[in-house]
Amino acid sequence: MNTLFDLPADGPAKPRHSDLLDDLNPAQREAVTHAGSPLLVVAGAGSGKTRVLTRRIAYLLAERDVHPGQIMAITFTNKAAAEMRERVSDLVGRRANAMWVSTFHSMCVRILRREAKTLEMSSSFSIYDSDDTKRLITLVARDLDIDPKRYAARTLAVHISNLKNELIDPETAVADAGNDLERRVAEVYVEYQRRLNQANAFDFDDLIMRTVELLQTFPDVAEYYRRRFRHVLVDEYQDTNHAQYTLVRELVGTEANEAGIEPAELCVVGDADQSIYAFRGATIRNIEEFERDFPNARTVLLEQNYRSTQTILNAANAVIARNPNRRAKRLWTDSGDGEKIVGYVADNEHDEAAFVAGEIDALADKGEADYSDVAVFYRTNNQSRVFEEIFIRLGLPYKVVGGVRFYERREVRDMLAYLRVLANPEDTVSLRRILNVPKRGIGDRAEAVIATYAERERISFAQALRGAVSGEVPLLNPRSAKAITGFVELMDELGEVVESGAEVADILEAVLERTGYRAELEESDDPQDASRVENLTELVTVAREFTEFTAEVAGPDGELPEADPGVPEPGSLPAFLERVSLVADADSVPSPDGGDDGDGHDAGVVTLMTVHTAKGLEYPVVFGTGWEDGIFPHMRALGDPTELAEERRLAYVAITRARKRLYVSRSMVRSAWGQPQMNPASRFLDELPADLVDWRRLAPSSSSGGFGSSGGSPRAATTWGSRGGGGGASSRAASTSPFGKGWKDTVALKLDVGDRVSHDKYGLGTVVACDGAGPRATATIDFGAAGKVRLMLIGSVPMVKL
Ligand SMILES: Nc1ncnc2c1ncn2[C@@H]1O[C@H](COP(=O)(O)OP(=O)(O)OP(=O)(O)O)[C@@H](O)[C@H]1O
Ligand SMILES: [Mg+2]
Repeated sequence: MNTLFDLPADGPAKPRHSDLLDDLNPAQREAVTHAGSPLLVVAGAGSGKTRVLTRRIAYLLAERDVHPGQIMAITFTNKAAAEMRERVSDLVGRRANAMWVSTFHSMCVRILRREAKTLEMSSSFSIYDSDDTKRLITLVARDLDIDPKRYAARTLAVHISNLKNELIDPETAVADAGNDLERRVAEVYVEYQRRLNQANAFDFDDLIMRTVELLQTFPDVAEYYRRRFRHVLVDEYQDTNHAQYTLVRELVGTEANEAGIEPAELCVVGDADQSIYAFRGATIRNIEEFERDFPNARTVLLEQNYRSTQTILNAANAVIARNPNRRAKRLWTDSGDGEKIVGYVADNEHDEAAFVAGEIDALADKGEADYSDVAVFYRTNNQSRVFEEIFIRLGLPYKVVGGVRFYERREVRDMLAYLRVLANPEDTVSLRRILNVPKRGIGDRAEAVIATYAERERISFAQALRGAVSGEVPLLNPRSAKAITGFVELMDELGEVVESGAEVADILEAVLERTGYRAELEESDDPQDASRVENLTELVTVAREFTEFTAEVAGPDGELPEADPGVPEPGSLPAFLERVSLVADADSVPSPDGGDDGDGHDAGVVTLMTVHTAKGLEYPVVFGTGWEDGIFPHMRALGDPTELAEERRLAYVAITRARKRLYVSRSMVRSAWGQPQMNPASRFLDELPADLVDWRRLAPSSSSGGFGSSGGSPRAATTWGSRGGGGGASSRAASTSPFGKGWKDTVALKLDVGDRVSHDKYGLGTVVACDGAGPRATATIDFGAAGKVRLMLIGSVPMVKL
């Protein structure tokens, strides 16, 4: 019956559609206009899946008279959600605000805030991230006398997370536990979940699992959402896990329910070859069995790629073709072969970074690319540092996405913990975090006494603290009791600031001031504390902008277009906390057009990030670095075919981000844990067809014959090994420069007495003497505890001037 709804594949049904459908190919057009039954769009990278999704929303609004409030679109990052909303606003103006475009997690938070009471939670609940989760699990495991050496908190956390992704509740986990580990995990899970409830908190996995529980247990709640959302669209469907799949199914429904509400229209897009989140339980089963899961489903395949050159696509096709059990598909483009892929074998990671920097510089000089056109990818976050060092030295503007994120810094987390306790006093993890920060005389023993008392009386930690104030807690010494009284009074005072309706930034200022947190940092001599103060200033700025931004969205009348009980009051403390809890790495990706994305800092910068974060993005120039067995593919995957297949998909994602130019590089020697380590070439390099790659350099610097040679295999260089991690700065200086003009000058570090530096091995230091000039320049540096060291300053010095 759904064929009745199908529009002709080669053209719009009504002439006025034309501007929305004009720049789509017939298959894309079919996906945009398809109506009635569930729709799956499966296609390789860059074939316009995301474009189809966005366009479909526009089409629903413009041509099918769907109200924005009936649409729920799910993307993988908040950034993608914002972009989608923006594109839709361009089409329908402020009405777009009534549409739900968000990540799975944000969507669930919204539903849970609205329905918290049904689950016997308060709508001011906290959201625990992985760090909070680990803290709470550590506490639970300690209380259950679990040996942390046998069962590390991290391991327990991973297992519990897996159970939640499979929608297994604590009771079922206990019943199903078959071995010692499973029994331990289940035992911790039960108690952990009890304490989460008590703390009025959800962890990340709960956001999904508990929403599913809500929809499955309370038919009237499910019906409300089913009535409301008549269109559900999901991007990157290959990365949904079982819990997310079930959530989608519950929202949409598979048949008319008792009240006669038909299933909502579902449209999902994905690419099984880009499934890279198996470690979070993602399963391509959800794509493979879509047609079974959703009766009458329609599948549309897209094959034409609009992103990359044929060379890049051939490389991607060749690599992914090695994966077993996949549905073969070939991407093609009519945009021509383009440039060859450039390969480079570096001496060490510093040399590799210098090569990348040199190429970027050259491309910019020649006007072939702006900095913002360029992305540098690596497998794990810790690989970013060498790039940062050289980019700083060369003055190349860049931005690292992810890594130790702003919101993971200690001082930022401390402040957020204060805010969280103010919003939700039952948030025990946050409360215990700030109990004695800054130090106020509430020691570990006092904390333990309070915890035991809370446990015994079955009251929350916050209530137990109040008990201490009124002298009800036995075994607490008077000094501690007094300190606790001071703390409770302080929090009450801050609570009044919140009650008075102060802006988040002002609440934050009050916390910084009245706790003495800022004063303590300002009085410290430690330079790290100075940067902490800066981060806190930044946090206040973030809060200020948050309020301003909310005011802007709300418009001059101060009201959001559609008041929704699921959304915390705009600009409020809970809204702010929700925003920062759900930021993902990819949210800080600089805007691709190189323009000002709002905060004014991101214009024209090179983007550095892991391949995982790059999913869904595209750049004219891409550097894939660290292609070494043990790095990429990751060490963990070397002996495991399933993991290796996942790494290969990751390589496919990396390659297919490139629009015009792709570079791949590896390093002969790389330091790991302070030790030089030789890594063989990545097997993925061998899988690139030889005729597609121009090997700019295959051999180490000791034999300059390797330069400029093309063809051949990257493995040719692995026979070299005599230098075994030695080398060092001076021998590098003698080599032929592969970087062209000015390379030596730029890589050499110019230092003066008094300069502060950071060295890979010795850490922070101060220059106490400089000698020699040119290639013989040296500096003597005082590294404090590591002593004074005299270092050569030419070549790739593993050190950066601060
Ligand atoms: N019909 C088309 N005509 C011109 N350009 C197109 C067309 N379809 C898509 N594009 C462009 O091709 C690029 C890739 O599209 P898009 O990001 O939607 O692909 P995707 O399938 O979602 O990729 P990925 O798998 O990486 O998420 C974008 O720049 C998009 O604007
Ligand atoms: Mg996409």
